[in-house]
Amino acid sequence: MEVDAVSSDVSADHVIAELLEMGFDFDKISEAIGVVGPNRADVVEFVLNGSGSGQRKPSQEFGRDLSVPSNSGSRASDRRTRLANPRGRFKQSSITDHVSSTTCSKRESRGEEASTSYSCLVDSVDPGLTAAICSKSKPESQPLLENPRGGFDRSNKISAVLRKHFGFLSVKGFQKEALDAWFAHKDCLVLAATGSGKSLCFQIPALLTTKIVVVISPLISLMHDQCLKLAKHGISACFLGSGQPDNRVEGKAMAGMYKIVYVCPETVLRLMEPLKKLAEKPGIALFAIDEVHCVSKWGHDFRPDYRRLSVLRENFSSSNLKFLEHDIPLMALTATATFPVREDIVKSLKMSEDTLIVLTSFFRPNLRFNVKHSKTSASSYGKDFQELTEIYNASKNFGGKGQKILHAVEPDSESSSYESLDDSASDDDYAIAGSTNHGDIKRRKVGMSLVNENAEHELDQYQGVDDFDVSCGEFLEGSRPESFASPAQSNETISLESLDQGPTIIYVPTRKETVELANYLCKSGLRAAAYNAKMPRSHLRQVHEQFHSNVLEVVVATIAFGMGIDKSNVRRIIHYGFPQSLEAYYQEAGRAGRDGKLSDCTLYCNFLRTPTLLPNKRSDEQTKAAHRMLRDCFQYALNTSTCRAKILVKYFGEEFGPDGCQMCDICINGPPQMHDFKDEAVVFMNVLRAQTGQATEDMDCNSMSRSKSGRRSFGAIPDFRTAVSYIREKFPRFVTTDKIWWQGLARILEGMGYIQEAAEIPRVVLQHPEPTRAGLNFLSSQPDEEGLYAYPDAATLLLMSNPKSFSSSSEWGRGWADPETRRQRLAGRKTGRRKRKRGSRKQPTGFTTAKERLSAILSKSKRRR
Ligand SMILES: Nc1ncnc2c1ncn2[C@@H]1O[C@H](COP(=O)(O)OP(=O)(O)OP(=O)(O)O)[C@@H](O)[C@H]1O
Ligand SMILES: [Mg+2]
Repeated sequence: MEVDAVSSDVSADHVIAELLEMGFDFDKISEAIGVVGPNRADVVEFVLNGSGSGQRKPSQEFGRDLSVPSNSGSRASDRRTRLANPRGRFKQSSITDHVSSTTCSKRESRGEEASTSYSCLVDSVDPGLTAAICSKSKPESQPLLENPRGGFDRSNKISAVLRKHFGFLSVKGFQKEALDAWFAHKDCLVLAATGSGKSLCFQIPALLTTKIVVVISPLISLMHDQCLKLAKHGISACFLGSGQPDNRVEGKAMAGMYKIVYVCPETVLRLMEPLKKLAEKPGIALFAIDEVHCVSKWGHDFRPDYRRLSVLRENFSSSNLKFLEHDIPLMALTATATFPVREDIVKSLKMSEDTLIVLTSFFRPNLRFNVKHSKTSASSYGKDFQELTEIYNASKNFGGKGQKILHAVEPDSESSSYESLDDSASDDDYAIAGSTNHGDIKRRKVGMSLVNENAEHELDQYQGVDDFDVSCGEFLEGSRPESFASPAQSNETISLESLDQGPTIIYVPTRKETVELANYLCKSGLRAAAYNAKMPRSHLRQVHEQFHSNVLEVVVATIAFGMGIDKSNVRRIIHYGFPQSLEAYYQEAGRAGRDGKLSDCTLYCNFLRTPTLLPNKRSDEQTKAAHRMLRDCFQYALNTSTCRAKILVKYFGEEFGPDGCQMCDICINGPPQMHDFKDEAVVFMNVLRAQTGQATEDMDCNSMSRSKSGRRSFGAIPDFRTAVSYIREKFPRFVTTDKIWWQGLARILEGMGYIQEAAEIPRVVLQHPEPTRAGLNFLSSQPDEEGLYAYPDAATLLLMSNPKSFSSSSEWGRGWADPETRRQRLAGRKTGRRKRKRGSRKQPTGFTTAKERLSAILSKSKRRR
C-alpha cells in the first residue's frame, strides 16, 4: 500500500509538472487529479471540459454568457484599450485604465476561457454582478491546503507555484519557516535581511489557496512596484492607498477579484466591514504587515497608523467572526528591527502568544561598507564625486549611445516656473537634467526649476502614504501598464542596459541637498534626478519609473526613496552626510546588490562635526531616541577597529563571529596603531572628578551628586567644555589641543566603562561626563608603568595627522576662541570694566569650588607620580 501511495505521488508530481509547463493552472490541475487521478489525459480532459464540480461555466450559472465569447471579450478588451492613455500616463487617483488586455489573449490561447473569463470581464459588469461572479463563478473548491485529495505534500505544492510564477527552484529556509507558520494558522514575525525575499513569504500563500492575501504596506510606491511585479508573474493584485478611493477597484478588491490586495494602514481601518465580508467569502488567507518596524515608536520610521493595526487581531479572530475556523494569521515582516522594536511590534499588534519569530542573519555578504571623511558640502562635490562621474561618463564614451547626453546644464536655464505647469503628470514636468538631446532643453529647464522650488533645507519626513499621484490601481495577470513600458522601446529615452554598471542612489539628509547635488551631477554629464517628499507626486512616480527602467544613472534622494525598493542591479549606495539612524542606514544600504553581486555602500561624513540634524516635530522621548540613534551613527563612522558589517548586524542583536566581512575599509586597511592615552586620561578624569565634588578617591562618585530625591543637586553636574577649558589653561602641554580630541578621548573612556553621561537626555557627544566606579578605581590603582592603550577613533586620527588645523576658533565652536585668544581674554577679564561686568555673572556651574578641589587632587597626583 505504501509503495502504491508513493508511486501515485510521484506520478501525480510528474503530471502536475508537465501540465504546469503547458500553462495549466495549478489549482485546477490538482483538483482534477483529486477527482480523476494522476492520469495526464484524464486530467487535461477534466480541466478543459470542466466536467468536474469546479468547472461550471459562469454563463451556465447566471444565464448570461460571461465566458469570453469572441464578441463580448473583444468588447471588454477594446474598452480597456480605449481607456488606456496613449501617452502612457496614469490618470489621477487610479491606474485601472492602464491595464493591458494581455491576460485575456494569453489565457484564451491556452484554452482556459471558461475558467478565467471573470477576470477579463470584470471591467464591463456592474459591481454587484462582479461580486456575484467572484463568489459563484470561481470553483467552489476548498483551499488546497485543506484539501489533501491531490496527494501532494506541501513542499511539492510550494515548488510548483514557485517554479510556475517566479521561476525559482526552491524557497529559502526562512521562507519555508514562515510558510509553515501560516500552514499552522500561526502568527509570525519575519526578521530577515534586506533583499532576502520576504515578500515571497506572503505572496506564495495567495497561490496555494483560493483565499485572498491582504498586505499592509506603508507607501504607494512600494505597493505599486510589488503589484507590477506580481502582474508580470501572472498574479492579479491591486493597491488601495489613502487618497480618493476608486470604488471600482476597491469594490473588486473587496469582492475577492485579486489574489493579493495591498492596502495602506489608513485604508485598512476604513475597510473593516468589507474586509469582514471578504473574510467570509472567498476568505482571507493572511494579513501580511510589511515594513512592520513602522509600528514602533522606537523604530526609525514610525507611522502612527501602523500602531492601530491591532484591530486586525481583534476583529479577525475566530471568537469574533463565527464563520472562521481559526484566527486569520498575521505575518509581520521587516529587515530592520532591534530587540526593543521587535517586542513593541508583537505587543502593539496584539500578535498571539505563540507567535513564531522567524529570524535570519541580517548580514548581506555582498555589500562592501566604507566610510570616508568629507565636509559633505557643495565645495566637496568635485572631489567626492569625481570617480562616480568618471565611471558613468567613461561607459558613455565607449558605448556610443550615451555620448549624446554629455550636456552640462547652464545655471541660467533654471528660470521657468513649476507654478505654470499643470499638476497632472506630463512628460514635460519631469526632467532628468542633463538629459539626452536638443529636444530635451525644455525638459531640463522645467526640471531644474521644479526641483529648486521644492528645495528646503530641512530633514525629509514622512509625508503620508501617498507618495505617488495615483491612489489605487489594479494589475491583472500579465498586465503591463503603458507608462511602465520599457524605455528601450521609446525613441526619447536611452536604456542603460548595455552598461555593466547599475545605477547609484545617493542619500542626503535634506531636501535642499537632493536638488543641489542632482544639479551638480547633471552638469557633470550624468543622468541624475532629485527625489524628496515635497516634490510633486507625478515627478516622484516618474523618477521611480525611470529608475526602474534603467534610464537614470543616479537618484539623489532623502529617506523618502528607501524602504522596499527592489531593483536588482543597484551597484552603489552613497550616503552623503550622516543618516538619522543605523536602522535607516542599513535599510537604505539594503537597496544595493539585490542580485547578489558585489556592491558598494559608502558613507561620506564629516568626522569633525557632530551630527545635529533632528526631525522638527518630536516629543521629549523622541528627542532622546533621536540623539541616541544619531550617536550610534556617529560612532559607526568614527570606528577604526571593528568590521563595519559586524557593527551593523550587532546593532540588530546578531553576533558575527570572530572574523570580519573581509571587505569593508576596516577589514582591508586594518586598525590604526594603538596609542597610549594614559597621561591625558588621568588629567581628564581627575578634572571630572573634581567637578562632581569628589574629593577623595574612595567615595561613590555616581551617587554623591544626587540629592535624596534622586535628582542632581545644582552645581554638581560635570561639564565637558568647562573641564577641557580648565585643562587647557592649567596644563601647558595641552594648550593647543582641540575639544574634538578630548571628545575622542571621552568616547574611548566611555567605551572602557570609565566615564558615563550624567545628563538626563544624552546628546550625540558626551556633554556631562562623570567618572564611574571603574573609572575611579582606575584613577586610584593605575600602576605607573602600565599605559592605557586604545585605538584612536577617526576624528582623533585626523587631528593627530593634522594637529594644528583644527584649533581655530571656528572649529572650537560658538562663544569659544582658540586657546591663545581665550587665554588673553581670560587675562583681560582680571582688570577693567569687562572684568566687573563678567564678575557679576554666575560662575560656571560647580567650577569655583571644584577648582580648589582640583588643585589639591592634581598636586597629590603629581606628587605620587
Ligand atoms: N526563493 C528565492 N530564490 C531566489 N530569489 C528569490 C527567492 N525569494 C525571493 N527572491 C528574490 O529576492 C529579491 C528580493 O525580494 P524582496 O523584495 O521580497 O526582498 P525583501 O526581503 O522584502 O527586502 P526589503 O527588506 O528590502 O524589502 C526579489 O527580486 C526576489 O525575486
Ligand atoms: Mg520587502
